[in-house]
Amino acid sequence: MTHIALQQVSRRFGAVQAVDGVSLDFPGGSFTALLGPSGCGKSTLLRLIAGFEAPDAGTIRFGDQIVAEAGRQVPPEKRGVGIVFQSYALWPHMDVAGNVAYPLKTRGVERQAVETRVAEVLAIVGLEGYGARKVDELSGGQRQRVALARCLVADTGIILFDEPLANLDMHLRATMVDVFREIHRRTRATIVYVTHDQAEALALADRVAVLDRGRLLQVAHPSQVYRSPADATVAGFVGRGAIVRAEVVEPGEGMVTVDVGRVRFPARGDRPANGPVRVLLRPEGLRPAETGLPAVVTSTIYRGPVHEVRLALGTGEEIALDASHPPAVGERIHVSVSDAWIIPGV
Ligand SMILES: Nc1ncnc2c1ncn2[C@@H]1O[C@H](COP(=O)(O)OP(=O)(O)OP(=O)(O)O)[C@@H](O)[C@H]1O
Repeated sequence: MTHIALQQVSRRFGAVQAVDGVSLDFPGGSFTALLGPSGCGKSTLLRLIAGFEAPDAGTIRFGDQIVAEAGRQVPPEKRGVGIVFQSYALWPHMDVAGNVAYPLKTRGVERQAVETRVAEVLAIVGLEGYGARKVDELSGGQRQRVALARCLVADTGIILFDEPLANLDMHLRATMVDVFREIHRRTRATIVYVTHDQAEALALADRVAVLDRGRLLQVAHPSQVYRSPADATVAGFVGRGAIVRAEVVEPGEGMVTVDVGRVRFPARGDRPANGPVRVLLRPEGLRPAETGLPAVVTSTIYRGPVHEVRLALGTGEEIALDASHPPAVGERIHVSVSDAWIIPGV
């Protein structure tokens, strides 16, 4: 359980500011997903924590120890960090047990202890009895489990994952979610998990940190990032939903009343005064009703088990809701709003 603290960390590559003044705490034993579009700086941030990159500015601490600051770096092998990459980086000529045991053997751990520990971690990743198998006889999912086991065997207080499921198909990715949960439960390590897959981030982590162009936009519990995104970029990146213009007509703290085309509904958020805002409308907060926002059905898509119904408002803005029986394209309906979130800022 090692607390990681990043303070104003920056890293530039030529003209690209890959990480831009990021301050972020990873409490001991937390499971944080670093989420963001390709090129937002997720991997660079992970590599800075691992020690493969040095910050141009800022400080990285593990507990009380400074592991990186401008001009001073603790090398990766001295940081006590386990890492699993997208490419499994296994030794093809060794069997599974040999690969998993490798970090212990290099430390001179005695044979019986190695065998016991290898069997233990193979069980955690669901590969009991696979020790004598050759790595090149294994599927992609099994190879990634071997890489996880090799990382676990060293029993580090910090584990870093860089898109570990990116090479696996959708079905396998889903089954691996349980393996990661089990790893977290058993080790209580501080886990940092890089992904560009928002569903994976929401399912796995107890905190999600959203990055864009090297900057940290929000760090919060997955449900908070989903329900109350810090800005329009986070709202657009996490989950489905539309952002529409609205007018605050009854200010408040926590809950206010907004007006969209003379239809009023409550929205979550803080607004001390009347005025223009933008509200996030997620599909599950909308449904067809007798009264509400007038809208025209522009298209429907079957998403199993529901149909996504896309609608145009009078302003030309588009919203979407899910329905088990889709209305016809061109039909005029009303939409009631049971949940809306005011995007902070303007
Ligand atoms: N060694 C490097 N040399 C030059 N530019 C780099 C280097 N590493 C990263 N970059 C640049 O820094 C930016 C952030 O890269 P990074 O790999 O951290 O992003 P990412 O969010 O992990 O993206 P992806 O999901 O595509 O891996 C990108 O513009 C990338 O091209």
